[in-house]
Amino acid sequence: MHSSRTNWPELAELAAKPVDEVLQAARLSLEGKQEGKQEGNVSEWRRIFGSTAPRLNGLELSRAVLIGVGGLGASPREPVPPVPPFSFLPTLLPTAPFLSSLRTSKATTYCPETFPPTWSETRVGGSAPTATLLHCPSPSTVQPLTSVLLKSALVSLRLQSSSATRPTSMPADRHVPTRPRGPKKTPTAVRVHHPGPMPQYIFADKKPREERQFRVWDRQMKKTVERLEQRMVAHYDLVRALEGKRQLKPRTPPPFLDYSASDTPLEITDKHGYPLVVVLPNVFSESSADMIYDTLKDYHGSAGIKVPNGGGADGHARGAVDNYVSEPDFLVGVAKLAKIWHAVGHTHEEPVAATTVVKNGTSLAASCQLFQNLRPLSARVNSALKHVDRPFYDAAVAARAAAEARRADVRALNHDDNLVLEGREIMYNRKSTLHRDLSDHKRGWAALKAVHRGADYEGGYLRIPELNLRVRYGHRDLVLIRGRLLQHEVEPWTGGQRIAVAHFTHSSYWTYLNMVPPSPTVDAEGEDDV
Ligand SMILES: O=C(O)CCC(=O)C(=O)O
Ligand SMILES: [Fe+2]
Repeated sequence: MHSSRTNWPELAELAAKPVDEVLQAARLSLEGKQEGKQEGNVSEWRRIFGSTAPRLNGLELSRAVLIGVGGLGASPREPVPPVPPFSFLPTLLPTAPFLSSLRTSKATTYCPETFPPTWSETRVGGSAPTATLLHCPSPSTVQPLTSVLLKSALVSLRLQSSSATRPTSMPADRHVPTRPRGPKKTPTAVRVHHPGPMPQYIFADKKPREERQFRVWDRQMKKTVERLEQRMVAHYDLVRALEGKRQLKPRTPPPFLDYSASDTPLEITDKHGYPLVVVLPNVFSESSADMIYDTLKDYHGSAGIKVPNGGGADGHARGAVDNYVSEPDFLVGVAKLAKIWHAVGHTHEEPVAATTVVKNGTSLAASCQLFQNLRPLSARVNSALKHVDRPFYDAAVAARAAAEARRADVRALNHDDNLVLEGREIMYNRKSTLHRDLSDHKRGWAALKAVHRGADYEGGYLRIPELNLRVRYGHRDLVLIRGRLLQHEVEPWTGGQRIAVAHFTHSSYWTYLNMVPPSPTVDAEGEDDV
């Protein structure tokens, strides 16, 4: 009966469905409601719940999962609503008595605005959770919410009948009549959906396909690198820079090199021909870059990425420019994902995985999944380093092996992470003002990738004032830069969110391993490599 107006599927039906289908049903239901009144939702919920709760009779619940879609009182101007998602439970209690056994104090997580969402999971019921509320704020198709707390729909109540092996922590409802006695039935297992913290990687368990794909990309990268056109910046001397000497003032003002509109792969060199910046345009397909964007976005919610308070200890490098473009719904924050990381000022201590990775179990799970999901990006970064600077690449591979030989945690974290460098940092809508990457090794490279979505996106070029240079740095591009030596900044952008990933290698990593990357100026005199 309850389904007559909303086309709401039967509870049992829902419980057996994969969550994506449940969501689809929810969306349809939501869209239906859009046309009508919004305030009707609470009574709608009551109605749905009132009619489904009796069906729980006879089931001893060991775990119930409530899935809620939609508003938690969020207005688009407050990207993270501070509203405990369980506030609506009292509304439901009269119709669903068993819910009263849930404690509703713990409501900690939140997921971003995507729809279908990355679920965040909030547990109630103390250490032995009796229920899980999966929630996400209103999808963009749903009108901005103002005050109605419970805006859309409870979409499913997923049940797991208790089994002998798993005692219930939920008291059985006294008012519930026992199951009618009849011929013995084999109990059917009801699947409970445990939301993964991150969606699975496309090539997971498809190693041969992945290898083939990566080989293709590597060949393409090699070709792109072979096509690099050199542009010399006659006043810049890498030898002096590596020696820590100041650059000499150019006699005449250097020309402005604006390659922001150029499709040509470029190698910007110093006066001797040593590469300083390498611009690799269009090395990602649109869809490949989209996937990177999506997984980074998912990660933000799954790992609970936040703006670091106070800019972090590494106040001179990436953490220093923590200034964000904050528009409604824009993600903000920085994720530090180094597997070997010395906090600034602690270079004599044993390094550990960076805070974002090991903050808690959830962030560890999300980070490991991200390492796997980013394999296509890391494969391109590896290829770019390999073909642009083979000695450095080889040293990075050797360093990775040395770090693994020394540390079991590095072996574990590297298991699904193919990046040859030890770290990356992800910046969500962060303005990058003029800086050098002060923790990075001066002989190394930073591999910069920015992704964004939407046709209106404009700007976000990379600017290197010392070279009077401006290059493209967009969705399909990859840029290598000697970020420790050259100051750089990202120009303002408009038209959507921008997520950047800086792949780096810190000097403390090499010190820890007793290794040094090869000098970029050792093979002087224009020796042709490969
Ligand atoms: O925001 C960006 O894309 C620049 C990143 C960068 O330069 C850095 O993280 O060091
Ligand atoms: Fe940088």
